Amino acid sequence: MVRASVIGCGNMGSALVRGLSESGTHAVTACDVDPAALETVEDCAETTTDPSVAAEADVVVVAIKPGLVVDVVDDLDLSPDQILVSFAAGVPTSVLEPHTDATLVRAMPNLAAETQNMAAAVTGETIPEEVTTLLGAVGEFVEVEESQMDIATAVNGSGPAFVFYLIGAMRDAGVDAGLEPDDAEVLAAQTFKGAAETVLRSERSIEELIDAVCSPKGTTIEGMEVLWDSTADEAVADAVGAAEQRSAELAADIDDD
Ligand SMILES: NC(=O)C1=CN([C@@H]2O[C@H](COP(=O)(O)OP(=O)(O)OC[C@H]3O[C@@H](n4cnc5c(N)ncnc54)[C@H](OP(=O)(O)O)[C@@H]3O)[C@@H](O)[C@H]2O)C=CC1
Ligand SMILES: O=C(O)[C@@H]1CCC=N1
Repeated sequence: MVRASVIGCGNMGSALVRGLSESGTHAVTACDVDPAALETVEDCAETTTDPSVAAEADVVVVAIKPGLVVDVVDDLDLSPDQILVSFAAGVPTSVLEPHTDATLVRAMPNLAAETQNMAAAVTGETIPEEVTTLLGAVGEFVEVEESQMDIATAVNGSGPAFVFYLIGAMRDAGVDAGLEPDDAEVLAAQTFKGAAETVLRSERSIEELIDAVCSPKGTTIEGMEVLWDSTADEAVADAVGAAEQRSAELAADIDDD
């Protein structure tokens, strides 16, 4: 079994640890400076506050804040036969490379690793099988150019927050019109889940799928006319663009340090 360690068990790292634990594909060591963070994953991993223990794994994932990652990678002192995966938003491979002897891979995961529904973007000259196996164990991944990492970060890294917002808006509309809040949340969230699954499985385009829901003279077309006449698509594009720009700024900040 591949030995993986996850350094930083906050929101993202703990989601990965839980997802890997469900998959049963890896022996996972979880490392964090915060004992409370480790407590949240103690049921699904060997836990440690000692980075030198975590550094013994075949694949070491760093899931700590972008501003801390260079120092932490320096201290890990990994060897060439190890693989280092950085989840840090806006930290280019070229910044981390001089600080490690390990094979370095930059990836942008998301919180759905916890339920093994993660969408991840990964970049690197060659992506070792150990990394594709790890990412594949908790969801789907696509390989992108490093120059595409800022936009990928916005779409799939930040994306869950944008989707949570949209689910909330759909729930609130249901509640305002008389549904119980819990019922409205289930109906809205399950509808997003089902629609996403349909897009992933169907060979039809998104436009064809919209058409399939719109019965002639029915209900959906009335709602779609409102969306098509609105600037909802622009608001989504603006949100994605703002996140993309911030990812690029993070890189510039790190370069300045
Ligand atoms: N949250 C998300 O949805 C996503 C996050 N990411 C990336 O993942 C990384 C982590 O983000 P997130 O999980 O949200 O951040 P969190 O702050 O929730 O988690 C980071 C954890 O790392 C701990 N930590 C800090 N320094 C060290 C160290 N030297 N050794 C071990 N642990 C340490 C922190 O402890 P303490 O709080 O005490 O400092 C904290 O528990 C970031 O780089 C982010 O860009 C990527 C995709 C999605
Ligand atoms: O907000 C952030 O910076 C991190 C990276 C992507 C999701 N969360």
